[in-house]
Amino acid sequence: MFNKRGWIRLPRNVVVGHGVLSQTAAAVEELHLAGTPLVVTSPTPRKLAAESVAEQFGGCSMVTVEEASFAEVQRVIEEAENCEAGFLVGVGGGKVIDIAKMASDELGIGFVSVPTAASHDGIVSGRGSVPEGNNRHSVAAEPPLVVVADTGIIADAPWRLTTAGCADIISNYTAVKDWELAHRLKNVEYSEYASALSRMTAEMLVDNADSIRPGLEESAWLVVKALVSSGVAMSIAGSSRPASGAEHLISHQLDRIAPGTALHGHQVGVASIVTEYLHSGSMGRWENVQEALGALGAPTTAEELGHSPEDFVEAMTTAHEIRDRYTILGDGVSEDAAIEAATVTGVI
Ligand SMILES: NC(=O)C1=CN([C@@H]2O[C@H](COP(=O)(O)OP(=O)(O)OC[C@H]3O[C@@H](n4cnc5c(N)ncnc54)[C@H](OP(=O)(O)O)[C@@H]3O)[C@@H](O)[C@H]2O)C=CC1
Ligand SMILES: O=C(CO)COP(=O)(O)O
Ligand SMILES: [Zn+2]
Repeated sequence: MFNKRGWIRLPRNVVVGHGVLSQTAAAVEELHLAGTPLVVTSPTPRKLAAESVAEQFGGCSMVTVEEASFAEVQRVIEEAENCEAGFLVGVGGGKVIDIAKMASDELGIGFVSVPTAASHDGIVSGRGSVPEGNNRHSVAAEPPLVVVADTGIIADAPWRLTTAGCADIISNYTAVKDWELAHRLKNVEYSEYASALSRMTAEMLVDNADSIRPGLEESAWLVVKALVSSGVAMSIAGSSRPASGAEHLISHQLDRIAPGTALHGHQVGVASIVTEYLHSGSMGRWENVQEALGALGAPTTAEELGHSPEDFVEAMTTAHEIRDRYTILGDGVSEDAAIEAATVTGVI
């Protein structure tokens, strides 16, 4: 309801660092939001962070969600209406943040994002993604007013969630290439600022890949900052274009074909090896993407994702159908071409 064309809507307070969870109420207080919040969380983050956040707001109401679904968004809306919440605080991974973001958008109240994992750039963006029918991609939603990312908690989260966040950022390279292509071929609206910011974010992450290691709080810092920057690029663009191209389409198809098999970031990372090959052929740039993912310990093959070669090829050949978003996949990649690209790059 707040999405207005031409508006750049950004978080107001972004608080990142060790132990900053304890500053959640203070970061919110500055914004003079009316009323008490409803804290939205899921089972694991509840114990790790949400109970402490709720205490900061005087033991406010809390709702625990189990799955990313519209039924859960509806349940949160009802809970928020029952307790007359002034705003929502999402404490958890991407699922919780999305549910709280979409519920707050529907209710027309503020939203605060407290990510407990750096698994993708949706934790800071104005995009929400809850599967509905055949739709897996994100839609415009209420962006967070405040982001509180405690690097102590995020550094202790399962490492695969962090490598997924890194891979989501690395995929910005190919997303920007797809956006430029769509601009040239289809006159799609394009922002030089948003694409430069998105590309630079991916470059900074890759340049610092050596210092991104499990359990290191500096790594959590780097990844969170990159996710914030990517979210800002999407806000400037007013769409997910700077961070989502053909590699995301392929990942969304994989989510349909074999739901729950792999993390979003890991899928887009592997898919971006192939789409980089489609963009630049044998010039070796796909190898840079592959190396960057490998250096971080993220998957680089369909097998490591848990997907069969057949499913991966099917996702490649059908991905162009799911959204009105022109990319290097054009009007569709033939099965032969998909097998060739995925084989040359070692993805299948
Ligand atoms: N808005 C957007 O632009 C985008 C949204 N998405 C959406 O995001 C969701 C996926 O997000 P993702 O974060 O990968 O998945 P989840 O939110 O499901 O989190 C993954 C798992 O990690 C657990 N967890 C979270 N934080 C911690 C922690 N600190 N320590 C230990 N475990 C933890 C969760 O626990 P528990 O089971 O208790 O929740 C869950 O089991 C999907 O719904 C997807 O559609 C994906 C990409 C972009
Ligand atoms: O995941 C995203 C950006 O990293 C959002 O992209 P989609 O709009 O394709 O869901
Ligand atoms: Zn993504």
